[in-house]
Amino acid sequence: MSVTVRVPAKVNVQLAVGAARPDGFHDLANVFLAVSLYDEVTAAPAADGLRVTCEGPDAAEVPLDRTNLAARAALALAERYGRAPDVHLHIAKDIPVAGGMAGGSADGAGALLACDALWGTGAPRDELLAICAELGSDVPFSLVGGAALGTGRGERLTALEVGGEFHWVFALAARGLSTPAVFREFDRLAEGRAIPEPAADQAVLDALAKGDPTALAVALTNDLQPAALSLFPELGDTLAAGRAAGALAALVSGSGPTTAFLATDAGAASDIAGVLRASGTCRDVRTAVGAAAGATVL
Ligand SMILES: C[C@](O)(CO)[C@H](O)COP(=O)(O)OP(=O)(O)OC[C@H]1O[C@@H](n2ccc(N)nc2=O)[C@H](O)[C@@H]1O
Ligand SMILES: Nc1ncnc2c1ncn2[C@@H]1O[C@H](COP(=O)(O)OP(=O)(O)OP(=O)(O)O)[C@@H](O)[C@H]1O
Repeated sequence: MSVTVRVPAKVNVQLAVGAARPDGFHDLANVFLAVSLYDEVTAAPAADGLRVTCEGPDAAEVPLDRTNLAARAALALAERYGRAPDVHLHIAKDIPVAGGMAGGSADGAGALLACDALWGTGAPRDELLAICAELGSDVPFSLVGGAALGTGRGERLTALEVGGEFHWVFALAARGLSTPAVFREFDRLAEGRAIPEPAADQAVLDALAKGDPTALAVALTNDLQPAALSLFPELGDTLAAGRAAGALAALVSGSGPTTAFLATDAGAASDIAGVLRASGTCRDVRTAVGAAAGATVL
């Protein structure tokens, strides 16, 4: 018997970043939208301990030791329930690695749900969410999916209404960006400036609730974008290529380096994807729609 869980990637349609806190994290107003790019995590019984395997185009870049977020999730659950973490976790990875789309977080949330079902631990939802928050700031959202406002370091979630489908194109970059490095660059660029308290933008929430891509396009913001562009200036060419191809909006996804392009509809998304693919400014191009459901047992 094994359990497979499907978990979506995310794009941040608003990412407002406050000043660095004493613990090194930053308070955020983080508007997450789950999109239809998925990893699948399968948990199968194992005789003696924890094993992680991974398949997919970026599999070589995924650690298979206990630093893998899927492994950390299984260990955290096993420890809480006083059982041995005997499990084989297999990750079918489709979400870009180190891409700013919460791929590792998706695997953490997926492994947690898969192990809970495999072991019959029956952990309450609140406890699963608490374990997710310990694993990383983005992990609770990977569990719940849909759209949500994340406050604190992004882990405290309020579900948001989404009134229609949003069509996206994602351009994958030739190399990854480290999330801590991007936050550090944000701090460096902010030196000597007063940083306002991060707050959700009502225009973003209204556009999501209406399902209105044109309204969302003018409201989208990402405070980490200047930092990501500073560390990876070539992303400016990708953003320009997507805008020229007719995207309603172009922005860096989260901490990057994946760039995200909002399209009017599925046809426009497919056209923009074609132009980006031919532009030579990215490694690969994917289309997806949001909002997508959170971690789901298949
Ligand atoms: C950029 C985003 O992806 C936007 O959704 C997230 O804020 C990052 O979430 P994540 O990858 O789950 O991040 P974590 O694993 O919690 O933290 C990794 C590192 O990112 C930085 N970090 C993360 C979240 C946050 N609110 N402030 C931070 O400064 C810290 O340096 C931290 O050590
Ligand atoms: N299951 C996993 N999949 C991918 N990377 C993982 C995983 N577990 C740990 N990692 C490590 O985490 C690093 C960041 O990977 P990840 O794909 O989660 O980045 P990300 O999508 O930019 O994250 P986020 O958007 O949440 O900031 C990788 O370089 C890798 O070393």
